[in-house]
Amino acid sequence: MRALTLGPDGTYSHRAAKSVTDDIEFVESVTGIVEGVAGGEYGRGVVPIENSIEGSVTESLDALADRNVAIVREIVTPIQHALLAQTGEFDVVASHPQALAQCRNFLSEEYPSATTEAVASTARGVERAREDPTVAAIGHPATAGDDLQVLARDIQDSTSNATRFLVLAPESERSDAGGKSTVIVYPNTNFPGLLLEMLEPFADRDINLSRVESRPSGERLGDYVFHLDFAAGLYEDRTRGAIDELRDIATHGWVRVLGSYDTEHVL
Ligand SMILES: O=C(O)C(=O)C[C@]1(C(=O)O)C=C[C@@H](O)C=C1
Repeated sequence: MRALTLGPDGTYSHRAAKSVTDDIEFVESVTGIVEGVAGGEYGRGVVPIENSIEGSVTESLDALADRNVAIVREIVTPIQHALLAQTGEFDVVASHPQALAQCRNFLSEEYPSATTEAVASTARGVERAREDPTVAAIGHPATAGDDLQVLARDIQDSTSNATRFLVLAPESERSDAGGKSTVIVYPNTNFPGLLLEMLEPFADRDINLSRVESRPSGERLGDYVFHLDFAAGLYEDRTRGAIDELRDIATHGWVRVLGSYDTEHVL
C-alpha cells in the first residue's frame, strides 16, 4: 500500500511512516498529505499532530477539520535533534518551525548571533546545509551522511521530546475498534456553558478525554472548531451515546468522526 508523508527523505514523519509500509512517497506540506489520502490517491498518509514541547501542529489539525479521512493508527516517537553543518562556521540555522521551536534555548545560548530559517521539513533544512556552507540544519543525526558534521546531539530543550503522528486512511476504512478515538466538532453557536455541555457527555460516561484543542473556524473571530481525543472505542455504547449528545449540541454545525485506533511507540 502506498503511503504519503512529509519529505524529502529523512524527515521524522518518514521515520514514523516506515513502520506502516516501505512504499513511501513525499510531499512538502501536511495539507498535501491529507489531500492525497482524502482524494483516494494514497492508501495511507502519516502526519505529525502534536509535540511534547511545542504542542499542536496546527496545519495538521486544520487539514483534518476540512477533509474526510479516517485515523487508523497513532505513532509516538522520541525526537532527538542534532545540529548538522559542513563546518562550525555558519550564519543561519534552517529547519521545520516545530524543530526550531523545540531547540529555542539551545540556539539562543550556544549560537545567539545565528538567524533561523523556517523550511518545509527538517530534511529540507539538511538539504540546505548540504548545499550551502553558511547554513546549519536541525534534524535527525542519521541524515548527516558523509558531507555534514554532527556538531551537537540531543539539542532539544527537554530530554523527553516526543511527537505524536497520525496514520490516515480513506474514510471508507474508518474503524470502530481501538482504544482511542478522535472527533472534531463545529458547534457553530456560542452560549454560556457550551464547552461544559460538550464535555459532560464524556464525563457522565466515565470516558477519559486525552486532548481538547480549539482552532479558529475561520468563519468569524471567536468562533471555534473543537478537536477531541478520548480513551474509548466507537464500538462501545458509551461512546456512541456521547457522540449522539454532541450531534444534538452541534445541530447548527457538524460533528466529524475520524475513527478508533491504537497507539504504537516506535524508535
Ligand atoms: O520536519 C520533519 O522532520 C517532520 O517530520 C515534521 C515535524 C513536526 O511537524 O513536528 C515532526 C517531528 C518533529 O517534531 C519536528 C518536525
